[in-house]
Amino acid sequence: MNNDIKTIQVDVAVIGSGTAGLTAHKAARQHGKRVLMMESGPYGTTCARVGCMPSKLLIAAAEAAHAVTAAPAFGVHAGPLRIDGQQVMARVRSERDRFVGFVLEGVDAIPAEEKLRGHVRFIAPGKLQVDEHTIVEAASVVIATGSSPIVPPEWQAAGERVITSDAVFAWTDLPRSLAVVGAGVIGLELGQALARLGVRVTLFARGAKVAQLTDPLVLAEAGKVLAGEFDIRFQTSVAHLAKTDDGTGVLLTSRDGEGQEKTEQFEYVLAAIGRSPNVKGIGLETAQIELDRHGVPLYDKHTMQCGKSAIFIAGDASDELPLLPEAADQGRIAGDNAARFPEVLPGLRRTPLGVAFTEPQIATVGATYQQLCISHAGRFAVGAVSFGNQGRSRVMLQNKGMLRVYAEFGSQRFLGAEMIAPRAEHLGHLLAWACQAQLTVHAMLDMPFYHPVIEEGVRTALRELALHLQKGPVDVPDCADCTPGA
Ligand SMILES: Cc1cc2nc3c(=O)[nH]c(=O)nc-3n(C[C@H](O)[C@H](O)[C@H](O)COP(=O)(O)OP(=O)(O)OC[C@H]3O[C@@H](n4cnc5c(N)ncnc54)[C@H](O)[C@@H]3O)c2cc1C
Ligand SMILES: NC(=O)c1ccc[n+]([C@@H]2O[C@H](COP(=O)([O-])OP(=O)(O)OC[C@H]3O[C@@H](n4cnc5c(N)ncnc54)[C@H](O)[C@@H]3O)[C@@H](O)[C@H]2O)c1
Repeated sequence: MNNDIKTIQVDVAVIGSGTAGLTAHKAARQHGKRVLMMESGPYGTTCARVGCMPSKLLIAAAEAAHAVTAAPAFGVHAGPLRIDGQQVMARVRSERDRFVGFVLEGVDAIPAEEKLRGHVRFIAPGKLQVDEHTIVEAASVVIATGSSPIVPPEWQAAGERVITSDAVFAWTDLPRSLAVVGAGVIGLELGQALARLGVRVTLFARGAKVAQLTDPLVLAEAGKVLAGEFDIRFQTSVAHLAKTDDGTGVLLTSRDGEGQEKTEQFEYVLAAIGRSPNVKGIGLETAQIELDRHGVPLYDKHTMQCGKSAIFIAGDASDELPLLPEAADQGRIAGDNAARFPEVLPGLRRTPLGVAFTEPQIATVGATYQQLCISHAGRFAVGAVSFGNQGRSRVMLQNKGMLRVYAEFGSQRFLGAEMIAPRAEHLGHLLAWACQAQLTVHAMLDMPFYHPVIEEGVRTALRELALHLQKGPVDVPDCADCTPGA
C-alpha cells in the first residue's frame, strides 16, 4: 500500500454521484453529519448525460419527423421530408449539455471537503479505499454506483461499431443503418426513434418480450403495433458478429425461430440487452454483508439497509427498478437512514410506474400481470379496452393499442395495469395515483371523465373490470350509454 495514503473519517460515505448518490448526500447532510460523496467517472448523472434526457430529446426529433409523414392523412401536405442528421444530433447534444449543466451547478455548490474523486472499493465493513490516495473510515456507507450496459465479450471482439446507448448521444450525425439487439425499453425507444429519423433500423429480439410488459394480450398487441412500423424480428437471435473488412461496419448473422441463418451488414450494432448493477470490483466480499447470486447485497426495500449492517444501497445498483424516480426515492431513504443509523426508519416507496417512450407509449402500473398470476392466482379480475375504435384516439389518428386493468375480487381494489396506448405516460400516472390511493374500481368510476378524451378508454376498461368483479368473466356488449367512441 502507498505510504502517502491519507486517512479521513466521516459519518456517511456515499459511493457514486448519480441521482441516487446526490439525493443520498443531500438527505444525510440534513442531519448535520459529516458526509463525503465519491465519484470515479464524470459528474452529471447517467440520466442527464446518457439516459433519460438525451434519449427523450432524440425521440422528440423523431416525433417531429413522424408528424410530417402522418400529416397527409389529415389533408395537410408539408412537402418532402428532409432530415438533417447533423442538426438533429446538434440539438440533442446541446440540450443534453444544458441539462447536464444544471446537475454540474448542483455539484459545484457542494463544499469541496464533501467531495472526492476516484474509484472506491471496500477494504473492510466501514473502511473504503479511494484509488491509491485516500482511506475513508465511515460510520455508515451508501452504495449508489449505478449500472452499466451489458455487452457480451464475443460481441466486443467485433470492434468499436458494436456500441451501447452511451455512444448514440456522442454521434454528430445519424448513421445510414443500425441493428438493434434487444426489445427492451432502450432498444425500442432508440430503434423506433432512429427509424423515424430515416435510419435503416432492424431490431432483433430473441423472444417475444416487448419492453417491460408481462400481460400476454398487451404484449401481443405491442409486438404487432411496433413491428407494423419498423423492422422488428421476434424469435430471432444474434448468432455471430464480425467487423467488415474495411472496419466501417458490422456483419451480423441472425438465426430465426426455424433455425434459418442470415448475414446482413450494418453501420452500427446497438447492444440493448440490459444493464447490470455496478457491484463488481468494489470489494463487497470484504464488507461482511450477504449478497445474492448476482453479487448484489440483500437489503430491505423500505429502509434500503443491507442486513443489519451500516451499509445502505440505492438506485440502479440495488437491481430493483432501474428508473430515475426510484433512484431518487431510494437515495433519499438510504441517505436519511445512513445518517440516523442504527435508528433506521422505513421510507416512502411509491406504486411502481414504468413508461417506455415509444409511440404508442407503453406503461405499467402497480402489480404486473405476471406478479398477480403468482400473488393473486384466481383472485383478480381483468378489464380491457382496445384503442382501435376509441373516439379521441381515432380523431388524432393514434387509434392503436390496448389497456388491461386488474382488480382484486372481494375488496374490489384496483391493483395495476399494463398498456400500449396513446398518451400512456398520462394514463399511467392517473392509474398509479388511483393504485397508491388504494381506490376501488367503483370509486375510480365515480371520478369525472371529460369528453372526448383518451381517458374515456380507461373508463371503458374499468367498466368491464367492474362487471367481471361482480359476475366473473362475461362478454361486454357494445356500451349503449357511453358517449360516442368511448
Ligand atoms: C438510454 C437510457 C434511457 C433512460 N431513460 C429513462 C427514462 O426515460 N426514465 C427513467 O425513469 N429512467 C430512465 N433511465 C434509467 C435512469 O437513467 C437510471 O435509472 C438512473 O439514472 C440511475 O441513477 P443512479 O444514481 O443509480 O446511477 P448513475 O446516475 O449511473 O450514478 C452512479 C454513479 O456512480 C459512479 N460510480 C460507479 N462505481 C463507482 C465506484 N466504485 N467509485 C466511485 N464512483 C462510482 C458512476 O461513475 C456514476 O456516476 C434511462 C437509462 C438509460 C441508459
Ligand atoms: N423510459 C424509461 O423509463 C427507460 C428508458 C430506457 C432505459 N430505461 C431503464 O434502463 C434499463 C435497461 O434497458 P434495456 O433496454 O437495456 O434493458 P431491458 O432489461 O429493459 O431489456 C433488455 C432486453 O434484451 C433481451 N436480451 C437479453 N439478452 C439478450 C441477448 N443475448 N440477445 C438478445 N436479446 C437479449 C431481454 O430479454 C430484454 O427483452 C431498463 O430496465 C429501464 O429500467 C428506462
